[in-house]
Amino acid sequence: MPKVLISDSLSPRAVEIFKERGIEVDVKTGLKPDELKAIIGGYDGLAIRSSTKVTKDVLAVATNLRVVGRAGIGVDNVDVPAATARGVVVMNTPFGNSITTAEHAIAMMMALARDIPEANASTHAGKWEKNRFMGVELYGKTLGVIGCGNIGSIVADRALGLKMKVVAFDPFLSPERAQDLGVEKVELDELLRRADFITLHTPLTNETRAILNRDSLARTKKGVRIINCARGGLIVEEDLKAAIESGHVAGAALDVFAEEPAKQNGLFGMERVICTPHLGASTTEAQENVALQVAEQMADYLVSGAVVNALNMPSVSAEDAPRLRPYMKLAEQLGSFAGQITETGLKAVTVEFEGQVAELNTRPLTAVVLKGLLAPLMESVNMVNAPVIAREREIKVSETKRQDAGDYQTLIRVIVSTEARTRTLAGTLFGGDKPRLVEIEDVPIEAEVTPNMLFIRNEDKPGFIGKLGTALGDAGVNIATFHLGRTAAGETAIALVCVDQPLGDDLVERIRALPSVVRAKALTF
Ligand SMILES: NC(=O)C1=CN([C@@H]2O[C@H](COP(=O)(O)OP(=O)(O)OC[C@H]3O[C@@H](n4cnc5c(N)ncnc54)[C@H](O)[C@@H]3O)[C@@H](O)[C@H]2O)C=CC1
Ligand SMILES: O=C(O)CCC(=O)C(=O)O
Repeated sequence: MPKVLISDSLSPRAVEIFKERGIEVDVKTGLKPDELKAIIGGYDGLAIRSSTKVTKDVLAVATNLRVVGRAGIGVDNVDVPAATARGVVVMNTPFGNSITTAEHAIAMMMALARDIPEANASTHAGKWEKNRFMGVELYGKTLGVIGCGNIGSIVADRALGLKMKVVAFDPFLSPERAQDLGVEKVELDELLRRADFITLHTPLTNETRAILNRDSLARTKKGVRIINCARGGLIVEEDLKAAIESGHVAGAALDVFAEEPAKQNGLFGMERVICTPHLGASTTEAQENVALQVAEQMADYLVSGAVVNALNMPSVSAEDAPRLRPYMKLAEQLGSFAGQITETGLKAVTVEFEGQVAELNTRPLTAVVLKGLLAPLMESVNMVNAPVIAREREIKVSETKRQDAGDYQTLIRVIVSTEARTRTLAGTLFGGDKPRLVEIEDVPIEAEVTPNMLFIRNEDKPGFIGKLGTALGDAGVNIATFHLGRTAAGETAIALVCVDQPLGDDLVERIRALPSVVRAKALTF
């Protein structure tokens, strides 16, 4: 039974869902890094929010971990490349808390415009300082949205409802989408120059880190107010502090901080700064949404192999997962076979899907082909990191699909190009779920892949099979099945022999020395 650890506070709905799906679940929040490292080895899944840091060190000891589920959006607390390298799927729950976070940004903007927190504290203190607080209207003002994705676009929509003008900077926002949203797409400089309020809604990346710094803040309109409900690292906090102190920036409302939990911060205690402790996603509705969604997604993956909202793996729907399973096996066998008979640098891999398989989501199958292909050549490769490794090694990967069936109702063909040559292997499913090889290096053959095999390429000449049988028999190797194929009489032939035990190097060498043998290789699966 798979086991999941919930290490941040999640709605109890998550626990219920895991249990309903037959998954054992422990809830242990507030763990220190060493405490997490001491227990993580016992879990298949880890469900988190933003507090748990899933570092390389944690992942290194998470020997059974298959999935990290982030009940929320930002995964900057997860070392995704390290997870990918270890074959751990990282999934998040986009959308579940978007409305809530957008509403928090709007609430922060309004609070900032009318000094609500200060006025509230003063009134509670019995001061009745009616003349101290003078706000600004939002009506007719320009809101600059940096990052106009799910949350940014909801913020824009709400701001338009407040009769603000919205300008957005987002390199990935298409002009059509901007038009649909009713926002004006502008460059960052123009946004900085024109906006009365600036709200940030990008992920924290190398490009967005410190996007508001001394230099960019100096280019903003005097009296601008800044809202950050995305990630602390987007703003250089000391530069913001200086800009507020100089009076250039009229105020800031911050839900997120460069270092969290933020118990101390240079911006704390400033009159024109409103702070909340990363509450953007904290509503009952959003927390129900993300807890339910993350538990469902993780359970689907652990129980059936379905993959949804993964950041480091192609999606597999719950419907597709059982249909893909036998093809996964076939794809891995084809990849592994190709990998074992490839001796020089890989240049390109094409995976062709023909007939029934072409109707499925084939990206996971290509990932598995790559895993099989690369596994004989390197350690620790899995279907999560194989596409990344292929990209890093500049192996060109492509897929083609043809829904019309050829000789087989369903067929996967793997074409591998190296510096020296191009090889083709193809396989099908017999009876809907039994993988079979049907073509090797252009030679038709029909064989089941078994744990120990001998692959031989030879000239099609009389007497060869007898000599091969004798060599194996003399070495005490029992032949389980023997498969032969050839392009035409007297031309290139292939022999695939399934044997009951691993073949020693000496024996393979002796077979290579037999007359007519062009190539002999022991394969293991
Ligand atoms: N305060 C809180 O509790 C919460 C904070 N968040 C934060 O909000 C962020 C945004 O969330 P979503 O809108 O759901 O993400 P999203 O992925 O839908 O939108 C992000 C947008 O930023 C844009 N972007 C990326 N790089 C950019 C760049 N260099 N300059 C300008 N725009 C850029 C993208 O094109 C995309 O449109 C998350 O990454 C997360 O860090 C999310 C939920 C709750
Ligand atoms: O889980 C939380 O409270 C934070 C949410 C968040 O920052 C996110 O979803 O990116």
